Parts: sequence; structure tokens; C-alpha cells
Amino acid sequence: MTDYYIAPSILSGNFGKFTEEAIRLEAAGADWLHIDIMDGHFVDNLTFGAGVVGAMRPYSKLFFDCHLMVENPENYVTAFAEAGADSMSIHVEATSHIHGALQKIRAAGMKASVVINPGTPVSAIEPVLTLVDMVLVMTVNPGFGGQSFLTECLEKVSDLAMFRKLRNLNFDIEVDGGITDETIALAKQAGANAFVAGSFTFSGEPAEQIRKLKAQL
Ligand SMILES: O=C(CO)[C@H](O)[C@H](O)COP(=O)(O)O
Ligand SMILES: [Co+2]
Repeated sequence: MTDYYIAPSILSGNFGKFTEEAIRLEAAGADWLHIDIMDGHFVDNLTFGAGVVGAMRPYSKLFFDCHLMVENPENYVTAFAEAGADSMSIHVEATSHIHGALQKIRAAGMKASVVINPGTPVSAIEPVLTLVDMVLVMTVNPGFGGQSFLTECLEKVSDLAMFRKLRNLNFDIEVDGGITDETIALAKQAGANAFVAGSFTFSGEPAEQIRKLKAQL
């Protein structure tokens, strides 16, 4: 049986109240907490680093699903492991050493996940699909919340699901960007089982918004 995960993104929450937002999302029924780390280089936006993740950690039992939109993410593996991250999702476009970086994440005791931007084909990550616990398919260009879902990315989700079956692999498939109670059904149908939702979660009462998302699964 497939496990499905709703991962609200704290990117759309109140940046003055990270800990309170994490507590609120856990009470609202979130399965994971999606944490967007941006460096102002890989994407044109800046958020925060491992220090904030470590500060939230004692207040939440949620799985911390850390999405690093940073150049050379391999340099931050130890910091995120020490901060209590459960997984690190790193972009294949952000490092010349994706294979070694994913190995380093697992060696540090976290789940390893590789991310592809809308313009990156599945073939770019095929050589590392035996090394990952999850593939994150971006369904918007990374950097900002509140963008529209790119339907054309769904073909990559189905290709990954097919590849996984043919090779008898076992990774989760997450989608990130523009997920609503309508687009989540399309992503699920294509084969995704983890769904990031930032602006949708915070566009109403999070518990009610998460309930609407789960109703589609
Ligand atoms: O990685 C991200 C942006 O780069 C965010 O996780 C994503 O945009 C979530 O926000 P929304 O659900 O509003 O699209
Ligand atoms: Co994200």
C-alpha cells in the first residue's frame, strides 16, 4: 500500500514565528514539515539556514523535509544533520558532485533526496536513482511560493514511477510548487506520493486546507 504525505511548506508561514508555525502545522495534521532553504545564488531569494532548523527541532516531532536551494549543498550536510533534519533534498543542478553529495547525506544518517527543476530531464538523475530515498520533482521554478503548477512536469513523475517499477527500486516521489486540492489529484495520478503545499496550506485555516488535500488522496 502506498504511503501518502502532505508536507506544508513553512515558506508561506509567518517568518517571525517559526516555532509556533511548526507546532500549528503538526496539530493541523501535517505529515511532514517542508523547510525551504535558499541562498540567494542558486535562486533569487534568501531564507534561512540550519540554525533555524535546529531552533525548531525541540518543538516538533514532524519529519523535517529540508529542501536546499543552495549551491554546493554538500557543504551543509553536517550542519543539517546536527540541526536534526530528517531528510535533505538537493538539486542536481546545484553541484558537480551529486553522487558523492547523496552518499554524504546518507552517511550522516539522513534520508537522501535528489531534486530536478522543471527544465531538467529525468535522464540527468538516472545514475543516482539507486542512491536515493526520494526524488523531488519541482512543479514550479524554484525560489518563490505562490506560483502556478506546471502540468508539463507530470510526465517526469510518471517516467520516474515507471523507472522505479522496472528497476525494482523503492524511492518516494515528491512534487513541490503550485499544489492545491485540484493539482494534487493530477500529481497523485501520475505517481507522486508526497506533496508540498505552501500557499494553499496558509490560504485558509491550515487544518481545513490539509483536510481538503488529504480528501483527494
Ligand atoms: O520550494 C519551493 C519554492 O521554491 C516551495 O516549497 C514551493 O514553492 C511551495 O510553495 P507553493 O505551494 O506556494 O507553490
Ligand atoms: Co520546496
